[in-house]
Amino acid sequence: MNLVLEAKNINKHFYKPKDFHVLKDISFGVHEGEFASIMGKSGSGKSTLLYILSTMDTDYTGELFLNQELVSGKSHQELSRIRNKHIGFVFQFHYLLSEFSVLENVMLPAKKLAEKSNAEIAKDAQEKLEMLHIGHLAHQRASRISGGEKQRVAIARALINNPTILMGDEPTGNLDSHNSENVFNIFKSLKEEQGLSLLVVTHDEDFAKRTDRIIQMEDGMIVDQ
Ligand SMILES: Nc1ncnc2c1ncn2[C@@H]1O[C@H](COP(=O)(O)OP(=O)(O)OP(=O)(O)O)[C@@H](O)[C@H]1O
Repeated sequence: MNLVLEAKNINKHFYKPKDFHVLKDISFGVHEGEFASIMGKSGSGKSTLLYILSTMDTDYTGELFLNQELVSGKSHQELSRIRNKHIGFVFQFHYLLSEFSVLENVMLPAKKLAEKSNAEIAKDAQEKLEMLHIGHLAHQRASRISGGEKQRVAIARALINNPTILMGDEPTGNLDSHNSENVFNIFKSLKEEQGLSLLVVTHDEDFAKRTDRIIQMEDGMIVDQ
C-alpha cells in the first residue's frame, strides 16, 4: 500500500524563551486509505507536528513526503499550492467567513486553486454539501447556522479540492457528543466510501480507539503506534 504521507527524522526546536527540543526524531507514515489518530498529553507536541505535516510550518529538520514527493525545502509558493491541492484541514474552530454564504465558504479553496470555472466550483461545492447532508444550507449566511453545521461546512470546504489526505487538529474539540459522533461517522465514511486517508489529532479516547491506528506521543516522541 502506498504511503500518502511520510515523515523521516523530523526534529524541531523552539529557541525562545530558551532552547526547547519539541519534536525528537519523529518518523512514521500514513498509508492510502488509512484513518490514523494522534494522541498524547497536552504539550507533547501533537499540534506542532501536525503543522509541519500539513506544510504550514517549514522551520524543522528532516524530510517530509506527500504522495511520495519530497516537499521539505520547497518554496512557500510551491508549498501553498501543494497544500491547497493535496491537504484538507479541519481545525477545532471552523474559521468560516461569517458574512459569506455557506456555499461561498466551501468554494474558496477551489477559487484559490483556479483550475475550474466558478460554475463548476459551485456545482462541486453543492455536491460536497449534499454528501454531508447540509445541501439545504448552501445559501444561508455562515453566521446563521449551528455549531455542528458549521463544522460540517468546514469539512466540505476541506474536501472541495479532493485532497489526498484530510488532517484534523481536534476537529471535535468544540462539539457536543452528538455532533462529535456525526463528525467521526463522516470521517469514517470518507475512508470507507472514497478511500480517503485521514490523520486526526484528538484528546477523545473514544474517537481515537475507533480509528485504524493510534500514534501515541509523549514528550516530543512517538512512543507507540
Ligand atoms: N511558539 C512556541 N514557542 C515556544 N514553545 C512553544 C511554542 N509553541 C508551542 N510551544 C511548546 O511546545 C510544546 C508542544 O506544544 P503543542 O501545542 O504541539 O502540544 P500539544 O500536544 O498539541 O498540546 P495540546 O494537547 O495542549 O494542544 C508545549 O510545551 C508548548 O508550550
